Amino acid sequence: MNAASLELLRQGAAELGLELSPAQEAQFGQLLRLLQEGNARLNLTALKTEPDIVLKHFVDSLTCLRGGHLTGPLSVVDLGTGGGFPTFPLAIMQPHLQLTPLDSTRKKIDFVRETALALGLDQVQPLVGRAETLGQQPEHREHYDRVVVRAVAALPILAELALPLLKVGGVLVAQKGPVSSEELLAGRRAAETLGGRVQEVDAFTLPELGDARTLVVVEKIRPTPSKYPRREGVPNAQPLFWKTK
Ligand SMILES: C[S@@+](CC[C@H](N)C(=O)[O-])C[C@H]1O[C@@H](n2cnc3c(N)ncnc32)[C@H](O)[C@@H]1O
Repeated sequence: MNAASLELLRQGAAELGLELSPAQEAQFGQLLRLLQEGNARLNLTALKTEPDIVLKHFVDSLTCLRGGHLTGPLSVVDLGTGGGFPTFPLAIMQPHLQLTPLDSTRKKIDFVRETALALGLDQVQPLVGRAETLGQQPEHREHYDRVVVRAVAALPILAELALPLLKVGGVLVAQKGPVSSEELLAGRRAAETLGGRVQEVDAFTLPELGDARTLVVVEKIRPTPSKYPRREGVPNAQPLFWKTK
C-alpha cells in the first residue's frame, strides 16, 4: 500500500477511535494486493484504485464498529459478504470476533477462504449458502450473537434474512447508505413481526469522502415465528411491509 493510502487508512481508523499496529497495517496491505489480484480474475468489486478500496471498502467497513456492537468474543455472520466486506477489516481490527462470512456465490466464498488463509485469520470461517435456507436449519437458526450486513438489500428484506439467524438477545448491525423514512418504517414493522426491535439509527458521513451512511441496529427480543424466513427468493420478491420495485 502506498504512503498516501496508508495515511487515509490510519486517519479513517483514528476517526473511529482505532489505532493500527504495524502487523494490522501489513495485513491491510496484503488484503489490498490480494483483492486487486482477485479482482482481475473474478471481478469482485467495481473499485479498482488504492484510495477507493481503502476508503470505500476498508474504512467504510470499519464504520460497522460504531456503537460498539461488534467487540468481544462474539459469533458473527456477515450476510452477503461478497469479496469479504465487512469481514476482513473487522477480523483484522477485532481478532476476538468469530466471523462467518456468508454468500450464495461459491466463487466469492472461495476467494474469501483463500484470502483468510493467506492473512492468517483463523477466526474467519466462510460459508456458501442462502440466508433463507440457513435460517431454517437447526445448526444455524437462532445460533449467532450478531449479524452484520453491508450493501445487500432494503431493511425489511434484511430483517427477514438476518433475524432468524440470531439468538434472542442478539443484534443485527445493518450498514446502509441513506435510509428513507418509508424504508425505516417498513424495517421497523418487519423487525417486530420477526421478533426484533429497532434499537438505534445512527446517521453519519464517511471520513474524507463525506458520503452518507446509516447504521441500523436491531435487537432480537423474542424468537422468530417458524414460518420465517420464507423460501429462497421470496423475501426479496415480496418484502414484508415494503413495495417491490
Ligand atoms: C452488493 S454485494 C455486497 C457485498 C459486500 N457485503 C460488500 O459490502 O462489498 C451483495 C452480496 O450479497 C449476496 N447475497 C444476496 N442475497 C443473499 C442471500 N439471500 N443469501 C446469501 N447471500 C446473498 C450476493 O451474492 C452478493 O455477493
